[in-house]
Amino acid sequence: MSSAQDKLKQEAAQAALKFVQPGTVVGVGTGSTVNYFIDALATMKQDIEAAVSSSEASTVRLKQHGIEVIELNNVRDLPVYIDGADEIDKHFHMTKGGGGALTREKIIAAVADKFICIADESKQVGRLGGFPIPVEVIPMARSYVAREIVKLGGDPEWRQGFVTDNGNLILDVHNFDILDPIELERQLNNIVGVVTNGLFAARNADVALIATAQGVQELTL
Ligand SMILES: O=C[C@H](O)[C@H](O)[C@H](O)COP(=O)(O)O
Repeated sequence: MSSAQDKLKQEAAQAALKFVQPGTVVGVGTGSTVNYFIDALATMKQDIEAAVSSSEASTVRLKQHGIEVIELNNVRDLPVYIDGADEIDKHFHMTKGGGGALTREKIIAAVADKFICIADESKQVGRLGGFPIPVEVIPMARSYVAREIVKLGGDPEWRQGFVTDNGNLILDVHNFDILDPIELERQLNNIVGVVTNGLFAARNADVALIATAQGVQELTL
């Protein structure tokens, strides 16, 4: 354990196990907090049918634990999706995609009945936007999309040297004044060449498990 924050991430991840329904497929997110969840899920791998994964990195970790990973296209019922966040507000709107996995995460979140967000308390914010908003972009559209984002009031920065699992690029957008996350999510997705963006507002979380020094808070809207 490298830090107090890691300990909190691990506690939030452990608390998510109670939302895993035996005999079902589990949706698994991406990131350092989810890595702890995958490790915890391994303790009950005999009880679940399989997992669907939001990234190549999570798939590798799941398989290392002997957890079967199946294609989302073969899944009809997905009771829960468990994932971290870079920021979460009081409406459970989130910014995600610090690790670049936003698109696959958003697809699985759309399929799942319940989104369980696991995070340490540092991720709670009054208003989204302190963490830059990642935007996944088709490579040939990078400059055009960047110019359109400037018109919306953001400062895009190309995450150079990074390619998503889908073969695309990321623009991290700084300095958005986010009054209406659902509207900004929609506006960004309307730019031609954008695959999706890291605002998870139209589809927010259903439950937030926030780890604090005093224990894990289970919050619902
Ligand atoms: O692309 C990455 C994901 O959206 C992560 O869930 C997010 O960045 C939070 O990651 P971490 O748990 O490492 O802070």
